[in-house]
Amino acid sequence: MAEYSTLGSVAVLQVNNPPVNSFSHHVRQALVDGLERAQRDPAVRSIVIMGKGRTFPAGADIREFGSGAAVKMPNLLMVLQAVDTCQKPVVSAIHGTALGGGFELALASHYRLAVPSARMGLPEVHLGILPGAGGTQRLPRVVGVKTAIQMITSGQHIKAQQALSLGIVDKIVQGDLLKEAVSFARSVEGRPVEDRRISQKTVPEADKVDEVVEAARKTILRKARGAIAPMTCVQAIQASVLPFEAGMAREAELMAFLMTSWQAPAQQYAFFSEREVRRWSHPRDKRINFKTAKPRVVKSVGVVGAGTMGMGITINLLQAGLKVVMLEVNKKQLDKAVNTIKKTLSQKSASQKMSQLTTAMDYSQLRDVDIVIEAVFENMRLKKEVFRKLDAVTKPQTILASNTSGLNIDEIAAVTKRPDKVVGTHFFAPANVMRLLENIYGRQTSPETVATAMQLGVTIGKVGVLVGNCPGFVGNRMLGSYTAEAVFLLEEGAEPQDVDRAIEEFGFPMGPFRMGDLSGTDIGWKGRIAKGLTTEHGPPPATPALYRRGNRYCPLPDMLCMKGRLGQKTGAGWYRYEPGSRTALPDPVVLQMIQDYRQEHGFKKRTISSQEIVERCLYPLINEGFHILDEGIAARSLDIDVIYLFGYGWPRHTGGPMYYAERVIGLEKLLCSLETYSARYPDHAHLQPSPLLRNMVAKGGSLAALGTDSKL
Ligand SMILES: CC(C)(COP(=O)(O)OP(=O)(O)OC[C@H]1O[C@@H](n2cnc3c(N)ncnc32)[C@H](O)[C@@H]1OP(=O)(O)O)[C@@H](O)C(=O)NCCC(=O)NCCSC(=O)C[C@@H](O)CCCCCCCCCCCCC(=O)O
Repeated sequence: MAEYSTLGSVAVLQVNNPPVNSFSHHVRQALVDGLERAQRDPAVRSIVIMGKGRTFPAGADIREFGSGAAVKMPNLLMVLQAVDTCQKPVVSAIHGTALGGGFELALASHYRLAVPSARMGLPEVHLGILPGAGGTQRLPRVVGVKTAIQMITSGQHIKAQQALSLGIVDKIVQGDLLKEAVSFARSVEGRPVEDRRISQKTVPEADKVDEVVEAARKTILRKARGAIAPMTCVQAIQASVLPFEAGMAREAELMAFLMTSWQAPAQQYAFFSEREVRRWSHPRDKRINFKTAKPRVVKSVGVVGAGTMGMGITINLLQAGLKVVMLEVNKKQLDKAVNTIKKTLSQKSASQKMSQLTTAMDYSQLRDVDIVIEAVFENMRLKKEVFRKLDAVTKPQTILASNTSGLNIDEIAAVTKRPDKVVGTHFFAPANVMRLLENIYGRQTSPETVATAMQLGVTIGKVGVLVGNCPGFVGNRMLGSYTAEAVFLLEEGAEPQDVDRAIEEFGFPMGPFRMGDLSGTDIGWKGRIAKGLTTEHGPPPATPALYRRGNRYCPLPDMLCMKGRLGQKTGAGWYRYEPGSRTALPDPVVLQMIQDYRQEHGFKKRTISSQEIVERCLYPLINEGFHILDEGIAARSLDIDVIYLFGYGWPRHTGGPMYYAERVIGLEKLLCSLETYSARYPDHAHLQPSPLLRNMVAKGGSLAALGTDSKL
């Protein structure tokens, strides 16, 4: 609702709809009623609109989209029209986050005040829509088309001070916002509102708009990678040079186009899923549930290993204000890490944050920390050795976490006397940047340990997803079939750049081969050597070249590594790189290697379409997701989607692999394609449709219904 009160001649409308004061139907109704009441009351000479509690309205109520409630009268456009055309001055007083429709309400008001900590912006593009309550028409009238395009297509929030410099807010007020707003409103009483109405202004430098749009188009299309909202936002902004009503009509037309696209619901699903993962649970053990399991307090963290991962994790922990003891047995590596950490932490707070960091070369210095995150090489023997030491030196309550990307948590836990306090915390590189934290419970991990790992994720600003223990967990296990199929495509005729192009056109920031070069082709190679699938000198003795343990195997990646082509770090991998450059250039050497390989093994080169590349790479990945759900390794399909959105660059506008499978491809079509491919390649095990997928197609039912806690 919006609470109505008067303070002398000022009517105050306070939106009260926790948690973020979004414009649910009852709020819109109350605002329209309040404005009418204030207009009618001769004693009222000005109006203040603000939010109660933590924020100014953060926009339309996204949960209403698609339910019919968003279009129920009065809709948001009508509320804002009532504000704009109100004959008494309307002042929006902003604190917290004025976002989307909330910011549009402020722009429809005659005056805007903000507290210094306020932030504002139009993040609709992240929901697959545009600011459809006049945002694309009013903002360019204030800041110009170029800045409006930048703000709207990025969805970024700006701070109050920046909003002041851009002429968006009229004043920044310190102290009590209500008091300040009322006093400001009084000061403008009786002044004509006509020249304060942004809708009546014209866009600055209107004659240059087409030029500005043209200049922005290429960058926006490249960054959008298949998402339709960003460029549609630009089209709406372009219409701001028209008279206001005509521009609004164009905005409405484009909003309807986006709202009815398949991408908007996918992005809104992604928005809610990102938040839903906080309501974690174990699919079978009822004790492991966010409602009942209580975290331990974590004030200090030990990090073992000062390599790339350990360093990134340490930066992340320090940025969140935690005390860190970083242990590294190699002094040179330790010093290097400390220097990098210092450089990475922002200048402003570096010295304060660095004072929270202690370095150590002796395990005994970890004795008092609340949790240790082990980040040594991905090698079971080494990890066991580290965990034995940690178990011996740390206090009994200390939680021991492994930043493994796929090793068996139970096997690691088994070398300790506290398996209930052992948990997996899989960070993604660069650990101080990537938001995903895949937390893994083992057979004996206690509810308290799980809750502590999940809470630590929140503290350090991660999107934490809880999963069960299996080789590769959720993310890397699914990725296995994707990368395997990508190299099988090379055998049949595709070149690395064909595969990468198709996957990047689908929306990934990088295809599998560019990705491999970036992270280092030797990472997978070392893993395969450790598993005995290959050796540093070629296949293990008496092993068929194209099979391992009965499964199809493509040795091309091993051959690449044997040539010393380890990716960007060696200037050559699947591609070649000019010195100092990260641009992947097709390399005749690699193409020849693939060609010779095809000849040697009797593969006949054929042309492979982008559609086949996308299906062959992504369908088995999704299929693995069904196996994972079936086994209860992920509790809900949304957990898998969030892992892929935040850890693997899966394009957000498609909602994530499982959402995409169900709502975009369709389960029946997915099954049919997998059946076709598995008939063609009977020895590619990952193409065999999962029993769960078959079952769902046969019996019906939705992925969301498989989960327990989903509200979506
Ligand atoms: C605000 C935040 C920055 C706060 O962050 P914080 O981390 O503090 O908190 P959380 O993110 O965890 O959020 C807490 C809680 O609140 C829920 N929530 C947040 N925002 C919304 C919201 N806008 N609506 C509903 N629920 C919201 C969140 O899910 C959490 O819930 P939980 O249960 O998990 O605790 C941050 O939350 C944030 O960034 N929020 C999103 C801000 C945003 O994107 N705003 C834009 C919204 S879209 C909009 O405003 C559109 C307008 O431009 C135009 C509308 C025009 C309408 C015109 C007429 C209708 C035509 C449409 C036709 C529709 C078709 C049809 O319906 O059939």
